[in-house]
Amino acid sequence: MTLLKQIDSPTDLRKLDRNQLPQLAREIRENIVDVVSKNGGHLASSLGVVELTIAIHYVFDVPFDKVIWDVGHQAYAHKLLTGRRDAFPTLRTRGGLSGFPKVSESPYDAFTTGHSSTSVSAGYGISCAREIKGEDGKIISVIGDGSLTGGIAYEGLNQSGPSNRNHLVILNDNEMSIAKNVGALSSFLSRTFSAKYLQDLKGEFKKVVKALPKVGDDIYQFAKKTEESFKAFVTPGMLFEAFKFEYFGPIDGHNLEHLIDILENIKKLNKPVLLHVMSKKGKGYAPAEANPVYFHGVSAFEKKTGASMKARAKTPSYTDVFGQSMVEFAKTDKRIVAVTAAMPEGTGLSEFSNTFPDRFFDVGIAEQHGVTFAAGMATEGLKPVVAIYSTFLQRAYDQILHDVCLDRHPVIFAVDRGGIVGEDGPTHHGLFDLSYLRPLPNMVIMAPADENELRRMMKTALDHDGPIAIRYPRGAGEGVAVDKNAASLPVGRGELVREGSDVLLLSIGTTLSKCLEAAERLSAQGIEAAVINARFVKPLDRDLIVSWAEKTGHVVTVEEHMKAGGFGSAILELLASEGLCNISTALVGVEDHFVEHGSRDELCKLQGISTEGVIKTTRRLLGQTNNVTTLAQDGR
Ligand SMILES: Cc1ncc(C[n+]2csc(CCOP(=O)(O)OP(=O)(O)O)c2C)c(N)n1
Ligand SMILES: CC(=O)[C@@H](O)[C@H](O)COP(=O)(O)O
Ligand SMILES: [Mg+2]
Repeated sequence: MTLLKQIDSPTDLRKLDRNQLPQLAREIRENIVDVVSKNGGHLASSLGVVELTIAIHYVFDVPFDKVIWDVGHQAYAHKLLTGRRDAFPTLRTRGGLSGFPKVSESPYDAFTTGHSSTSVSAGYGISCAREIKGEDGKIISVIGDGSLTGGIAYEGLNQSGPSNRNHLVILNDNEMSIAKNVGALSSFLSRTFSAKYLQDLKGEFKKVVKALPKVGDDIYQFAKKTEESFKAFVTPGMLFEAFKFEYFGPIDGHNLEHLIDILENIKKLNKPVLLHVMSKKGKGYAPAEANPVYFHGVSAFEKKTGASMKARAKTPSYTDVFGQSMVEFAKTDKRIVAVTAAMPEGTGLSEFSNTFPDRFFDVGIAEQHGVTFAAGMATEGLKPVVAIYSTFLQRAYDQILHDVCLDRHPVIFAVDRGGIVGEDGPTHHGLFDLSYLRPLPNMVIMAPADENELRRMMKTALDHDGPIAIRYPRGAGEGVAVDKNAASLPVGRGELVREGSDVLLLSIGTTLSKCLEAAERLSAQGIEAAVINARFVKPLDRDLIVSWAEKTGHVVTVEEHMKAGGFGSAILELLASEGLCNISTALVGVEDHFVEHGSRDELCKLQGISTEGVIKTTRRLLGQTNNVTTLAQDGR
C-alpha cells in the first residue's frame, strides 16, 4: 500500500515518520501528474509546493488552523492530503472536484479562491474574527511572488502587520508569475545575496559613514544601529519588516526537514510572521521544470514526454486572431501600445511583445493600475489596447469608470474569455462584463460573431475616439477566413442575417451560429425566424431592431452572459422606451446563479445557450409547446 493511500486526513499524515515524507512527496507528484495529464489543469504551480504543503499539514492542525491558498491553482497536493484523494481523478470535470479551493467542497478549504492576491486580507480577517471570538489557531496565507504584484496584497499586509495578530504569511517565491515575474519587486526578491556581494556593500557603507561629518553622538548612534541591521536593509526582509512582519528566510521550499523545523518554531510565535520560501515551478516533472510557462495551465498531455494530446485546433482561436491583428495593425499605426496584467501568453500578446518590446507593457497582476496607466497614455495621444480577461477586468471597474470613461479617453478594452470559460469554473467565467460595462456613459461595447468580425471590430476600435470594448470568448473561432483588408464597422449598426416573419432571434457575439442553426430547424417546423447579428451592445442599432421586432411581434435574445443587465436586458429597455411592451420577449442566457466548472460545451448546453435551447425558448414563446418547464429550467 502506498503512503498516500493511508492518508484520509492530515491526522493520518502526522502519524508518519519524518523520514517517510520524501516518499510521500514522490507519490503526490505522481498522482498529480497522472490526473492532470488526463484532465488538464495547473500543473507547474502545484508541483512546486508539494513539500511546502506536506510541511504545513504536518506541523499545523488544519482545519482548526486555517490555510488560505492565494489564487488556489497550486492546491492539488492540499486536496490530496485533505480527504479528496479518491475523488482527485474527477478534478475539473463537471460534478467533480474544483481546480481551486472551494469552501463548499471541503472543510479544509478556508476560503474560496481563483482570483489572485486575496489571501493576506482574507487571512487577516479570519485572525481578527478568531480574536474577537476568543479562539486560537494559526492563520496561514500562502501567496506566490506573482500574486504579490497585486496591490490588494499590500493593503492586507499594511493592516495585518501593525495589528500584531497571529498571522503567518508564506511567500512562495519561484521567480515566476505565469510568465517571468515583472517589476521592481521581482528583481528585489530574486537578488542573490552572496557573501561577497554583502561584504562589498558593507565596505561601501562603511566608507560612506566615515565620510559623514561628525556632528555629535547622534550620527554615530544612527550609523552603528544601521550597520547592525545592515542585513535587514539589503535583504527582502526589509520590505516585510517595514510592514511589521517578522521575516524568516529565504529557505529551500523543497527541503522537508528545514521546512518542518522552521514551521515548528514559527508555530510558537503569536504575531505576524513572513516566511520566504524559494521553490521551483514544475519541480519533479522534467517537462514542467523545463517549460513552466506552458505547464502553468495545461490541457491533456502524454505523461512520458509532456507532449500535448489536444487535437491540433483546426481554426485559430479568437485570442490568436487578436494577437496576430495587433502585430499587423501596430506596424503601420505607431500610436498602438499594448497592456497586459500578467497574461502575455493567455491574451495572445507574446508576438507583439517580441516585435514591439517598447510598446508592450506587462504591469503584473495589477488590473486596476493597468487600466489607469492606459488612460494616462491615452491622454498623450496613444492608442492603448488593454487586453484583460473578462473576469479579471472586474477588478478595475472604478478605473474604467473614473479614469477612462469620465473624460472619454480612447482606451480599447480587449475583453478576452468573455462567456463561459469551462474547467476553471465560477471564479473565471466571463459572464458579467456586458452588465458592468453597459451603464458607463461614453463606453461602446462590441462582440464579434466570428473571427473576421473580431478583426473588423479591432479596426473599428482603432478608428474610434473614445472608450470601446470588444468582448470575445475563449477557444477556437468559427473557422471563418480573416480578411486583412476588411473595413471597420459603422458604430452602432447591426446586420440582418436572415429574414423571417414569425419571430426575431437577436444574437450578440458568437451565439450567432447557434441562432442561424436554430432558425433553419425552426423553419422545418413551420416557424420562420428572422436573425439579427447585433454586433453592438452599446449603442444598439435601434432602427434595425425595432423595425424587425415590430414585423415579427416576438423577440428572443441570445447571449453567453448573465440575463441580468446584459444584452437581453438592453433590448427590453429599448422596447420599453419605444412603447413596444406588446411585443412578446424571452431571454436566453444565464439565470441568477454561478455556473460551475465543466467543459465549455456542456456548460453552455446546461444553461440553454445552445441551438436546442434557442429552439425550445422560441417555441415556448410562440405557444407551440406543451412543455410546462419554467424559463430557468429550460434547456437544463
Ligand atoms: C486578479 C487575477 N489576475 C490574473 C490572474 C491569472 N493568474 C493566475 S495564477 C497567475 C500567476 C501567479 O503567480 P504566483 O502567485 O507567483 O504563483 P505561481 O504560479 O508562480 O505558483 C496569474 C497571473 C488571476 N488568477 N487573478
Ligand atoms: C489560475 C488562473 O487564473 C489562470 O492560470 C487561468 O486559469 C488561465 O486561464 P486560461 O487557460 O483561459 O488562459
Ligand atoms: Mg510564482
